[in-house]
This record gives sequence, C-alpha cells and structure tokens, in this order.
Amino acid sequence: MAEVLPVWVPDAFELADLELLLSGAFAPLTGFMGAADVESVTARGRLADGTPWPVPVTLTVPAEVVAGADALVLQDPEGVPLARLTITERTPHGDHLTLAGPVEALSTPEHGPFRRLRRTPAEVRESLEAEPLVVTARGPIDSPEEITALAEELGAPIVLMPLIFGEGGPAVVRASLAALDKLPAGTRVVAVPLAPRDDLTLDLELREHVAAAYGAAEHYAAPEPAVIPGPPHRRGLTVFFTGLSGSGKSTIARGLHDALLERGTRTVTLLDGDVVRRMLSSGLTFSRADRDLNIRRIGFVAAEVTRHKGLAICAPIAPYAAVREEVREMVEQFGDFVLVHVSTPLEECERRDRKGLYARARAGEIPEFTGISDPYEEPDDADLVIDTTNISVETAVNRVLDHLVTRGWVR
Ligand SMILES: Nc1ncnc2c1ncn2[C@@H]1O[C@H](COP(=O)(O)OS(=O)(=O)O)[C@@H](OP(=O)(O)O)[C@H]1O
Ligand SMILES: Nc1ncnc2c1ncn2[C@@H]1O[C@H](COP(=O)(O)OP(=O)(O)O)[C@@H](O)[C@H]1O
Repeated sequence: MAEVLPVWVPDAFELADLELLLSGAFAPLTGFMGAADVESVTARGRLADGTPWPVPVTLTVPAEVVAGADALVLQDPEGVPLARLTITERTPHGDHLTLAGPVEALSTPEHGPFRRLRRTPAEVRESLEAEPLVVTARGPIDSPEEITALAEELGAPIVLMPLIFGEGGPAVVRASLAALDKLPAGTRVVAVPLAPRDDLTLDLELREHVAAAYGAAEHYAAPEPAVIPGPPHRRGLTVFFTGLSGSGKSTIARGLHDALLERGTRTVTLLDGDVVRRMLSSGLTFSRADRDLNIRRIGFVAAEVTRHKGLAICAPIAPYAAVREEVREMVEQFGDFVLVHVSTPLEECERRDRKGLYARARAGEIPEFTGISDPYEEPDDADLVIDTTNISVETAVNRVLDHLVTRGWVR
C-alpha cells in the first residue's frame, strides 16, 4: 500500500526558501537545517562542518502534524504537493517543532506572476557561454551605466536577478524588465524567490551565495529601494473591536460605519460579529477551536479588504489574545491595524442583557458563555480602550473617529 504521509503548507517565507533549496540556488544546502547548523550559522556564519553560510534556513510546524511520522509532504496554499521532507531531526519550540532534513521535489511549481522568468542555477549556467555578472535587486535598477561598464570590463554577460517576495515581487520584476533597454543586448532576467532577511548585511551575504550558485563571475547588488509608505488615508486599514457580549462593539462599529459613509472619503466593509456568524461562519460553535477559526476567517477577509486599500471594521468578541495577534499580523502585511477594546465591565453588560443571553448563561442553558463560563483575555495591546458604561453612543463613536482622523487614516 502507498505510504500515507502527513501534509503541511509552509508559510510564504518558508515556501520561498523551499523553492531555492529544491532549485539548487541554496547549494550546498539540500534541506532544512538542524539545531547544530542553526547554532553554528548564528554564532559564526558557518555551517557546523565549517562551510560559510550566512543565515538559518528552517521549517517550523505544529507538533501534532508530524506525530509518529518520519517524512512530511510540503504543499503550496492551493494544495499542490511540492516536496517530500525526510525528517532527520525535530527540535521542540513550545507546541511547535523545527524540522530538519533533506527535501526532494514532487512537482514543479507552475503558477505565480512571472513564473516564466524562473530558472534553476543549472539551467542558467548551461545556457551561458561565460560566467555572468549577476545583478541582484529588490527594487529599481538605477545605475545601468555602471553595470554595463562592469560587465564590459569583465567580458561577462549580464543576468539581472529580481529577488521577488510578497506583494511587491511583481513590481521588482517589472523594474528589471524596464531596465533591459539601457543594458547590453543579450542581458537576461531571471526571477528568484529569495525572501528578505531583516539583517541587511546577512541578506547581502545570502544574495552573494545565490549569485554564486548561478555561476556568477561577480555579484553586483543593486541598492536597497527607499521604502516610502503611502499617506495613511490611502493605506488599507482594519479597525478591530473586541469585548464582551453587550459591551457595545456592534453599536459603535455600526455608528463608525455610518459616519464613514457620510464622509464618503473611504470605502468601508463592516464585518459584524453576528452577521459573520450567519454568513462566513455558520455552523461553527463557541468552542475555543471554532472561535479561533471564526476570528481567522474574519482576519482573512479584513486582510483582503486592507490589501485593496479599503477600510474593514470587525466586531467579534475575539476573546483569545493569540488569534487577535494572528489577525494583526495578517493585516499588517498589507496595511494598518487598530485594536479597540470595548472594555465595558461584565456587570454592565449583564445588566443590559439585550438578548437575554446572560440570564440564560447564568441558568446554565448556554455553555461556554464568554465572561460567565468561558474566558475573555483582556488585550494589553489595544490602541483605544472604551468603557461605554457612562458615555453615549455618539461619544463612543466619536472617540474612534477622532483617533482615525488624528492619525490621518480618515480625512
Ligand atoms: N457561548 C457564547 N459565548 C459568547 N457569545 C455567544 C455564545 N453563544 C451565542 N453567542 C452570541 O454570539 C455572539 C458572539 O459571536 P462572536 O462571533 O463575536 O464570538 S467569538 O468572537 O467567535 O468568540 C454574541 O453576540 P454579541 O452580543 O454581539 O457579542 C452572542 O450573541
Ligand atoms: N456608549 C455606548 N456605546 C455602545 N453601546 C452602548 C453605549 N451606551 C449604551 N449602549 C448600549 O449597549 C448595548 C450594546 O450592545 P451591542 O452593541 O450589541 O454589543 P456587542 O456587539 O458588544 O454585543 C446596546 O443596547 C447599546 O444601545
């Protein structure tokens, strides 16, 4: 019988690293690193065997995914199996494991913008008559004369290598294609999915290694692009309300929604707790797992709205800090995130008991009711905290609106 292996979808950063491990661009690495290599690379910039290598290349998965398995299939987000990882080492990190071991390709990725410009190092080396000048870039190629002069001096063909990752990737490729006009005939463009490392020196060193794998006679690193975020009123934004049932989330969220529509300066999507429960999340319960899934779904939609430069307003209870943090991270990939804690105390929410749910929860008719028989983790990272006990709805809405106007998100 065919072996049934567990499957896992690595995050975007790990998937980019995986592609380079499989293509040979990360040679001599052939798989994800184990603890000894990670420690050695971090301390000395060398693998445990002494080979120079600048940064860790690791894969982390929830421990339960690989319980009892000695191999794992790595898939892309659409479910295409990309590689088989033979697990040679597992290092615990809380309830996750960092897995080490060699990877072996199961299929060739076919999708993604400018996929036709991807080449393995072997393909590029074979196709060139001489070792090239490899120009890696994360932004525009702003010194074509200098690159041309260097290539002439070396007598080398030029390989322009846009390093693509995330939303900005296609723009980097377009910038390289646009530069072809100003570079010698025969210059080619090879797109490489190299995820950027935070430490610029190490990032540069990694670029050197990748260029070397592509057979570079010399590596020219195009300067880092200046990152100028757009003005706040043009950036996407998610305003995320959290608080107990009856605290006032929906009321304030609707008031904010209306106020923004009246101003007419932004497009707004309201993802109210109850509405989401009927539409996106119908069928889910109030167990921790289902609440987390509900919040992740809301976060996914809010992140998409934010990516398209819209303004998303979310108003679920969202009682758990960890998944609120996940949503913040999902949204901040594309824009800004404001957390509003509607901190109206339980006594006041229970006194209001608009839907009679607290009475039923006290009577034991609703199990796992937030604040009564289920936890609410107070945020310690809220941008605004609003207790609605003694203020009007209008005042509460204006506090949020004033915050958005003061910070420039709304005009
Ligand atoms: N067990 C339990 N605990 C809390 N709330 C309950 C429960 N059962 C039903 N309800 C009703 O569902 C609304 C909360 O749904 P949310 O999607 O916002 O909750 S969560 O964020 O997924 O925890 C909440 O609505 P709001 O009052 O608007 O907050 C309740 O009306
Ligand atoms: N300042 C205020 N802001 C929001 N709601 C308020 C305020 N003062 C009183 N309320 C009342 O509190 C209740 C809050 O209910 P709701 O907005 O549905 O809460 P949640 O969405 O958090 O469950 C409403 O009946 C609302 O009229």
